[in-house]
Amino acid sequence: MKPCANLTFLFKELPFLERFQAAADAGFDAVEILFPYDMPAPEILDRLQLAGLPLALINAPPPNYTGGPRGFAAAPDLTDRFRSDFLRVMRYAKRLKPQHIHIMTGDGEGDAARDTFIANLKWAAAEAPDQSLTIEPLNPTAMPGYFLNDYAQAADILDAVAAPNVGLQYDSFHAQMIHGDAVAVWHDHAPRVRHVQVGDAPDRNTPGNGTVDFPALFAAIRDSRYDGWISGEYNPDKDTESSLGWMSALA
Ligand SMILES: O=C(O)C(=O)[C@@H](O)CO
Ligand SMILES: [Mg+2]
Repeated sequence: MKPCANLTFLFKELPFLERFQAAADAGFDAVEILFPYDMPAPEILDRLQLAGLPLALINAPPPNYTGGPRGFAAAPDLTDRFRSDFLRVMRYAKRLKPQHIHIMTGDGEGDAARDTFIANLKWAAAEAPDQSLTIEPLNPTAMPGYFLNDYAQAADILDAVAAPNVGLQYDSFHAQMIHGDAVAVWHDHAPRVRHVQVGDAPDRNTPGNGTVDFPALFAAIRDSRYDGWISGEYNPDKDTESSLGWMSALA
């Protein structure tokens, strides 16, 4: 199991560009960045190369996302917007080569949103056949109104899309908040998972300081032979360094 650091959440004690080397020094083998678009791609590439780290994941809402809607992939009236933004994200991705791109749905509900999301995912999967794309249910307490908010719903959508390069992004914090048992969610959906993020519940804090059963979760992940990244995506209770005890369970 390979540890990854989400640099939007971890090492926030440091200026953004210094977080890459800090992650490498702490023993991470990759990093992910939720919204890299405020920074020139060459600067990020430089830091990745200096630290010797691959980029595991970026998000695909609009590149100019600054606290606005969290994506448009399920917005029936904004298909053109989603598609032009996706092409801009892919131009960025060409430089940074993220292993996965997380496609965010934005707010919505009902059949029209579902149909739009499926059509947009099929389009994106065909447009970028060599790029792994992920979808991630976000819990309604943290993200009220967000369309994709349940793992069974995500499984249904992945079945309908049926594209080899579209899979599930599992997040222990959201899984626990949505379904009450992050380990059971893992057992139900493990074969679909392409990328894992860990944080505890209910406060998205340091793994081990909340209600998620991490020993059971890491054992289940190990048993399932998942060979992707396990990314720390949480707010450390104190400083980042003292929050990294969970990494030893991956060795
Ligand atoms: O909120 C999460 O959990 C994520 O993984 C993000 O990608 C959403 O911004
Ligand atoms: Mg997440």
